[in-house]
Parts: sequence; C-alpha cells; structure tokens
Amino acid sequence: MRTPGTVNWRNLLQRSPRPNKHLRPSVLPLSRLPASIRHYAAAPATAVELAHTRNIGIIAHIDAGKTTTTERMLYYSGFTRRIGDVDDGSTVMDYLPAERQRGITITSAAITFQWKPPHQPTHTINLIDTPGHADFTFEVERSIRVLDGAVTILDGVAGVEAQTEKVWKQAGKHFIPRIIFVNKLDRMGARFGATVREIAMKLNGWPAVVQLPVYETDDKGEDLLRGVVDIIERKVYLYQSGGDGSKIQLLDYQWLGKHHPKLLDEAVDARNALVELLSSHDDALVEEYLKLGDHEKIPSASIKRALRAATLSGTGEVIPVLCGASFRNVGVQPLMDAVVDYLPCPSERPPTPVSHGLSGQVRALMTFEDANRLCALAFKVVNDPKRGPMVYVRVYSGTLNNSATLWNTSLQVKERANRLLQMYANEAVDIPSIPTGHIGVILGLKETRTGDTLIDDSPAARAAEKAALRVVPKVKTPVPKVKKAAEPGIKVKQVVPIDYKTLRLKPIDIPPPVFFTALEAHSLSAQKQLDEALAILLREDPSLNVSTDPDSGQTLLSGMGELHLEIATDRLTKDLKAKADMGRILIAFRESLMEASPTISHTTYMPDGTSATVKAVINLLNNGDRRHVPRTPNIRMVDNNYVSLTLPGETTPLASSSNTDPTSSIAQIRAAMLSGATAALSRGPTYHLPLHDLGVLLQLLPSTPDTGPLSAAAISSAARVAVTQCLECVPSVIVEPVMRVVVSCDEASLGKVTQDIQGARGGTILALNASNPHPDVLLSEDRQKERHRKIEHDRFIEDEREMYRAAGMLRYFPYRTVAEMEVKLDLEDVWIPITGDTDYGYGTSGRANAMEARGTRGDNGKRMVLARMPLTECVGYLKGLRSLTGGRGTFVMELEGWERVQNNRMETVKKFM
Ligand SMILES: Nc1nc2c(ncn2[C@@H]2O[C@H](COP(=O)(O)OP(=O)(O)OP(=O)(O)O)[C@@H](O)[C@H]2O)c(=O)[nH]1
Repeated sequence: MRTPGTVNWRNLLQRSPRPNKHLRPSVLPLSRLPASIRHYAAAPATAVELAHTRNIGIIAHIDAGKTTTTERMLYYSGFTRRIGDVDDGSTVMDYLPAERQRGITITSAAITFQWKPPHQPTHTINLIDTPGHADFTFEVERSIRVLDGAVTILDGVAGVEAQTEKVWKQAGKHFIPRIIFVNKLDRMGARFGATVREIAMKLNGWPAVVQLPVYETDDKGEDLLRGVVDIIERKVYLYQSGGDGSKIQLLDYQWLGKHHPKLLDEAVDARNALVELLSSHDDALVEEYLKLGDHEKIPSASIKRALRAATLSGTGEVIPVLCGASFRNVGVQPLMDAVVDYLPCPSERPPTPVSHGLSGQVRALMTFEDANRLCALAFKVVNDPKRGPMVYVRVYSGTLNNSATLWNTSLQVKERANRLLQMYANEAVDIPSIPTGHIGVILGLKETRTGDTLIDDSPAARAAEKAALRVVPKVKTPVPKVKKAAEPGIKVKQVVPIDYKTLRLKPIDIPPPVFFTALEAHSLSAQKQLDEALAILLREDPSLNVSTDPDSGQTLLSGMGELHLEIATDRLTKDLKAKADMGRILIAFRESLMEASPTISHTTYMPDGTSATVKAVINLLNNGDRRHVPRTPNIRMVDNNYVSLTLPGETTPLASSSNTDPTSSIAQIRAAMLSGATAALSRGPTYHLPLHDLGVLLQLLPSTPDTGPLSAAAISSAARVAVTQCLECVPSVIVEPVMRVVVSCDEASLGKVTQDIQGARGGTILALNASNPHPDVLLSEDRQKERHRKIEHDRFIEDEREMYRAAGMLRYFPYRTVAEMEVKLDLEDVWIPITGDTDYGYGTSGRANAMEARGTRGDNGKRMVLARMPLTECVGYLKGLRSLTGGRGTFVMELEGWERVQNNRMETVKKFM
C-alpha cells in the first residue's frame, strides 16, 4: 500500500469518534466505539490471533516522551480523533487528575489498539505506558512482569539517562525483548550519533541502527527534522512540516541521492554495518551472504528476520534503534511497524516459571502448547468508585471466561469474575472472555491483590487438569544425574502431579519502603473511614505499607519515596475522602544490636497447666552471611532477620490440639515459636524500631514430667520473652537506609558535586564518569559484594538450567551466566551514525565536520558520579544539586542496603525520627 507519493495514513485506517470526557472508567456501548475496537470487542475472544498480538510497554527516564509518543500511536491507529497533549493536560493515557496537574505519569495505563503494518494483517497491541519517576519503580516492575516486549524511549538531547539504565536492567531481568526510539531529535543540541554510542556504552548492547534522521535547512538556516530513512527497506519517510504526521511522502533512494547525497552514503553504510552485526548472530544470514556475495543484495526480509530473532532472545545484546520526534509527529508510524516486526507475540516468549506445593517448593515450567487450564496473574488493582475493585490480569494459559469461578491460589480463596473488561485507558468495554496471552480487567473479585495467581476452579477445568501442565520436581544442586538425551523431549520419569490449589506464578518483587509519614484521623469515626481507605490503597499499591506506632497509636504509612507518599496521601484524602492529616515525611530507620547476645532460657507456665521452655541466642548477620543461610522448614525469615528453630527430637502432641498427627503438631510448634519471635523482633529495646539483620536461634526444650504439657500459647509466649530478654541485655544501634546514587552533571560542576557528596553529605564516591562501573573501579567492599552477587547469580542459573533440561525445554532457556552475559563489546567496532547531531548536521556544517566529530565526541558533555549516600542526605538533595550545578544536575537513587549509624551522624538522624 505504501507507494511513493503522498499517503494519508488516517485514510488507511478506520477512524472513529473517541471523546475523552470522563475521568472515571466507564463502559461504552459498542455503537460508540471506534470501528476497529468494535470489531475486536464484538469478536469472540478466541478469534484474536495470538500471532497478531503484542503486549508491550513503554519504558524510559522521566520526560523522555513516553506519553507523547503513546498519544501519537493512539491517533495514528485511529483510536483518538485528535492528538492528546501532555503540556495542556489533554492526554488519554495520563487520565488521573494528579497526572494531568503535574504533567507526569503516576500509574501505568493500559490500552488496546489495532495497527496494520504494510503487507501484514492487522495486529492487536496491548500497550502499557509506565511512569518514569524513580519513586514509581514498583509500578514499572509490575508492568514489566506481564509484558512480552518493550519500547524504550530516549531523549535525543540527554542521551541514556540514569533512570533509563535502571528500567533497562529491570526489563533485562525478565528477558524482555526491547527496541529503542531516540526521540526529541527536533530539539537544538540533539545528538543521534552520540546517543547511539551511549546505548553501546551504557546499555552494553550492540546498537542495530535501522533508521537515520533526515534534516532540511529552513529559510532561517535552521535544521528541521523532516523525516527518517528506513535503511533496511531503502525508503525515506518525509513528513509534512507542521502537520499532524498523518501525511507521509514515501520516497526512494533516488530522491535521497538527489537531495541528500551524503545521507545516502551513510544509509548504505548503515545497511552494510547492520548486515555485519547480524551475521555474527545469525548463521542463516551468513549463508545467504555467501550465496549472494554482496551485502547489498541481501533482501530486506532476511535482515528483518535476523534482527527479529536476535531481539527476541531478550538478552539486549542486539538493540534495534529507531529515531524521530514524536512531539513533531515524526517517526511514530514506522515505530509502530517495528513493534510488530521486532517484538514477540505471547507464544514466542519462554515458558513461564510457576511453583506449587504448600510453601511453593516445587517449581515447574508452563508452556503455551501444553497449558490448557486458566492461569492468570493479577498485576494491578484499581478501586473505581462506581464499579469497585478492577483487577488487571495477564492470562498466561487457558481462557478466562465471564462469570468464571476462580481460585486465588495465593490467598486460598474462591472468587467470582462477574464481568470482564478490555481497557482503553480510562474507558472500558465489556468482553466475554480474555484469551491466553492477553491483558484485561476482572470486576467482582473481593479479595484478590496485586501479585496473586488466579486459576479456573470449575469442575470442567479440574477434569482437564491432567493434560494441562508439564511438571518437574525441583532438582537441587549438586545435580543428580539426569539421563542425558538430545533436545528436544527428554522424558521426565518422575512427574509430580501438580497441586493446582497452590499453583503460583512468580510473584512480583516488592522493594522495602524507606519513607513513612504519620496519618492522624480527624475524629474517632474518621479513623474507621481512614482504615477502610487505607485497605483500598494497600490493595492497589503493595509497595505501600501501613503500621501502627505502638507508643502513640498513630497510623503510619510507608512508601518508596517522598513523591510516592505525597501522591498516596493525596489519593487518600481527595479520591477516597478520608478525613486525616498527614505528618512530616520521615525515614524508616531500624534497630540492631552492637554484638551477639548471651544464651537465655525462659519457661512460661500458662494458667491452664501447660508450659514451654525456649532457649534463645541472637547473632549478628550481615548481608554476606545471609547467603549461607540454608533454606529449610526450620529456618524462616522475619523481615530482614532469620529465625532458626530447633524442635525436640520427638514431638509430644500439643495439649490444646485435638489433632494427634505429629506432622501437624510440628507445623503448629514452628508457627508458635515463629509468632513469639516475630512479636519480639517487631520493636527494638532502645529506639522501639523494627529489628534488622539478626540471626535468632530458638530451641524448644522437651517437656519433662515436672513441667506441664506443651501448648501453642505457652511456646509462643516463652519464645517472645526469651528473645526480648536477649535483645535487652546488649546495647542497640540505629540502622539507616543507604542509597546508591547516580548524579548527572556537567564537567564544570563535577568538582563541586563530588566535594559536596563526600563532605557535607557524608557519602562515598564509588566511581566517576560512569553510571555502570566495571567492578574494578569499585571499592574493595563493593567488589566483594559484586563477586558474591555474581556467584549467587550463576548458582541460580545452574539450578534453573537443570530444571529446563529435565523438562526437555532447554531450547527455551533464557538465562545466562555472568561470563556469558558480558557482551564482548569494543566501541571501535560499533557503527555510530554521524548524521543527526544537529550542530554537525547536513543542513549547516556538512559531513566533513561530522567526520571530525566522530570519535572525539563520545558523549553529550554530561558527567556521571556514582556514590553511596545515607537516605537522610538524599531528602531534598535535588534542590541542593540544582543550586550547585546551575539547575542542570539530576540524580536517581535506589536502595543499596542498610548501615549502622555512627555517632557523628546521630544528630542528623534524630532530625528524621
Ligand atoms: N521538542 C520535543 N519535545 C518533546 C518531544 N516528545 C515529548 N516532548 C516534550 O517533553 C515533555 C515530556 O513528555 P512526556 O510525554 O510527558 O514524557 P514522559 O516520558 O511520558 O514523562 P513521564 O510520564 O512524566 O515520565 C513534554 O513537555 C513534551 O511536550 C519531542 O519529540 N520533541
């Protein structure tokens, strides 16, 4: 359909009215839906071709242009009638009032639209626009967990920013295939070449440049971004200046040679470089090259196939790089084509790891082909005032039908899906079912929280159980000899029947909250309303935490950052109408011991004649020790502490228990000891803070004829008192959160910034000019940590590899050892474009200057400082940094660990308590 000449993209697609008046989700009648969506919503769910589905996310640093780009995608797909603007608060995706007021994304919005690339069928794209602010990392994490691919947007002026690296790594952890869109190339100071170099340097992957920007000089002598060259198809997309981007002139290389001869040379260069890069990853491409004998002759389809295969591995070793300026409506349609071309459909992803068994000890792999029974992950819960809780799910296997009876395996409760919705940002459409690989919303679930697994609990589903999953028992290292057989299809002899009732998809990691604030209800009746509102808020956002201060009885709300808490309390008071005041934002300190405690025994005698004697001793742990703690039923983690339980050799059934089954008695004794220890560890003896990094050894002594029989209450009480007494006989120390901070500033301010960090802020510089330092530049302590991390990582890989091998699924194995992951990347070998750096662009200075520039300018003039800083010093740091750097400095931080507060910092710390 795309022939040279003017193409009106909007005419190629069905257009539709899509007013965006409502801030609240509403279900639209089919007649009011865009034609494309109407078709989708009315079609039976199974009719949605899986191969033509993409579940993608948009991830990036704050302000890179995620929402701006998404709004264009919606417009070109025919979903919206006009382009939403972040700056005047009219976007579809940022629909919360707080988002529109602040111009930032807070909650990730899901939307479904259709896109038809040239010569391909229409594809359904489920897209999630994620927040860029570091405080909402959890929001990004839970979205990434359910995505199959991601578009990373970079600001072409700022390059690869620290938060980009963070989200890139987050996606890398889940092996999400990623493509990059270098945005904002219309801005003065945009540097496409330097950004490509940064991609190689900072994201540690080979940039596969598939487009080049086309600039033209206007009457005033300024460079204007007019379009992009598709170097694979050898086509030029020229956009109408100032238009809405729907009119594109599709031109060929003849035109390019006539108007931009130097750019043509570079485009030819780029294609050759791309073929060379892909040849080192794709044998079929090498064979094709050998047959044809010329790079130039390799067909576009073969290059695309090889690039798709390299991207789908999810390792980020080869990174397709596209470019444009979404605000100027340049380059978005080819980006949508690239989503279809290079990102996977749900069935192209590796098998999903699941676990089952009471404590999740049996792990298994679930593939698309053999999973018939419904299994879905709730990845987000939003409380809608009209409809109640809306649970966003990704269906991993089977089909979720309307009115299905579900079993929440995480909470062990039955739930009922009253209605199913397809979300279009803040609007919704009723659908009969959500098929495998799709994302949708369930209404009517009473208890399900973020991270819970849901399975179909109907009798028919149970009958279909047998054929549903292929399961292998967890194989422990050292690995028992598995009979070696050629892949695929090793016969698994010992198959543990799956326990569906406990089947769980890998839960979403929740980072510990580090900031908290006190909430004071206006009255006693307002307290009840506050509690209800908090329960709703917690179900929506599990990275928030609520506790009660034991001294003041105040309600404490803790979260990931200042902005996170500010937004949460705003939602509490404004949307959920809780009548409460918020206190100052404080830091969540913890308490630990100066040294190990002596051993203390305590006997509790209960009024009912039962008794128990528990012996306790507390050791200090540090992060290093924790790796050696074995995982057995007798060793449990309580927050950041370990509790190791020793039970008498022969267990006497508990006096209060009618159940004389010894296994169940043991479970009850463990639970009782643990509850006593947990109660004692919740509050330190001196500062009344939660205890941190302790190893508690608890031993229950056998009952003797002199003492009474055991009871759960006596055991729990004896354990609590014994641990409390241990804590009280050793001096305590405050433990504070320490952050890993990456500061970005210009060369001139570098000295001032490092001086400030090391001096006034009590921080340590770990590396200069590198945000992702090689272990060699780290301090010895960090180097040691890095080494431990690598060993842990490799151990995990071996464990996982064995499971895949035993299941006959080694071909899907996505993980790599540290050595395998270290991409041997020599910057000299990376092809860096010279066009697109506007100050050396074609319109003004020409190719000679650009050639000169290559090699000498490898960055965008920014310097990075990697430091470790106490969290107390990070509060309000942005203001200080801005004044030191003339407003240009930025920083991101993440929790690195916890450190004991030294005496010289006690005064500062007390200000935040
Ligand atoms: N000049 C120019 N400005 C752009 C471009 N894309 C986005 N912007 C502007 O950059 C700012 C941030 O854009 P957003 O789309 O909100 O960025 P975001 O990544 O969604 O930001 P968060 O959601 O807050 O993380 C807005 O003022 C946009 O108008 C572009 O291509 N060129």
